[in-house]
Amino acid sequence: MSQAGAPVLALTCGEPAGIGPELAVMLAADGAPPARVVAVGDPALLAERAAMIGREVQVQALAPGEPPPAARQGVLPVWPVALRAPSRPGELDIANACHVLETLDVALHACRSGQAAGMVTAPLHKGVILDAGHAGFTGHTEYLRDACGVDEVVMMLATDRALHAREAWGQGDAALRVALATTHLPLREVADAITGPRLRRLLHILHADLHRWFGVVAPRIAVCGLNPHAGEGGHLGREELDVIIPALEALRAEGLDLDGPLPADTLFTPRHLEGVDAVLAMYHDQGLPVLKYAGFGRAANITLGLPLVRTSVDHGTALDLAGRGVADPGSLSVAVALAADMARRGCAA
Ligand SMILES: NC(=O)C1=CN([C@@H]2O[C@H](COP(=O)(O)OP(=O)(O)OC[C@H]3O[C@@H](n4cnc5c(N)ncnc54)[C@H](O)[C@@H]3O)[C@@H](O)[C@H]2O)C=CC1
Ligand SMILES: NCC(=O)COP(=O)(O)O
Repeated sequence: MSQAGAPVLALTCGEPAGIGPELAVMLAADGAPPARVVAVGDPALLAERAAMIGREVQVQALAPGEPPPAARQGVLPVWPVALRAPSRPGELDIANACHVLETLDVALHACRSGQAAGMVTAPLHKGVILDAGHAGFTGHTEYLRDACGVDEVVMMLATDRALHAREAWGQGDAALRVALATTHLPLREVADAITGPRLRRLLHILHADLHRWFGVVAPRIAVCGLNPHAGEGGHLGREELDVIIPALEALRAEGLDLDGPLPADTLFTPRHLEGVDAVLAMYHDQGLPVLKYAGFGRAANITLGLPLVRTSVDHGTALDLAGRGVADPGSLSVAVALAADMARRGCAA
């Protein structure tokens, strides 16, 4: 596809004290991305971080909604959103929480109005947004769900081997897609959040979007149990018997191809993953450590169930690395490439 026809992607720069702004700079400095990427953030901050990490980038402030030019190495177009307070790497400031949320709103508006074909998000810091008074904020995923007025979305992370692949699992090392039944809530609350209706909604979305975005014609999904040994027949917890198995049986009756609930410790082994297109893990740290072991820095996060394209990185704000130019931009490149691919598929649909 010529650059003139390449999709426009809005890249929100995330927490200004984190690595997001410098990753945006690296993306522009290190080569022309496979899309016309427009950063959404503060142009002065981006220019400052470029100088700080020693990257030659021309930060080009556009008018709100102005179409970006063809992607060019060394040029970073920006839809400006001013910082509320100066930002130093590694130092969170609640004054900038509104700035971060405004970048999301600008990107959302761009997607809805057709100015952008999708959005890619650099990491934000949930804690500082909560500390600033945005009660109930749990991340981009739920913020975008609510802003788009949909009832349910699914957070799925995938290694790069699994992102564009149409073939079944087992074709290559570390090709893994992991979706989460629950996202950001205390472990103590996880079991209560896993209900039959919720599992059915999530698995419908996962099934539909594996087809829609990844071209998987008849998705096979493996589902983790919640408890050790998937509950050991009720001796180690009853959620499998009372909630998960009935939900899976109802979905199988509708024709969904589901394995499980399987003990999570052995589900993530090559024999059990053979032919599986995605795994549904019951909670954040059941699924994501495996995914990150398989492909940290080469994976992306995708919000399924939204009426727009949204991808993100597989990591957080890395305040410890910010401003030093040492953060790995690999996941951002994967997230941009995936969003461009999804945008093209969406246009073709
Ligand atoms: N998409 C998003 O907006 C995400 C945001 N977060 C947020 O980030 C904040 C910090 O979370 P943590 O759990 O500390 O995770 P983190 O990913 O920021 O850091 C964990 C470790 O990974 C390293 N790391 C992270 N990104 C890296 C990169 N690109 N290259 C090299 N090393 C990298 C860090 O230096 C640190 O040692 C939290 O507020 C969390 O909610 C976390 C994950 C995703
Ligand atoms: N651990 C993944 C993560 O925190 C991503 O959250 P979100 O901001 O993309 O919802």
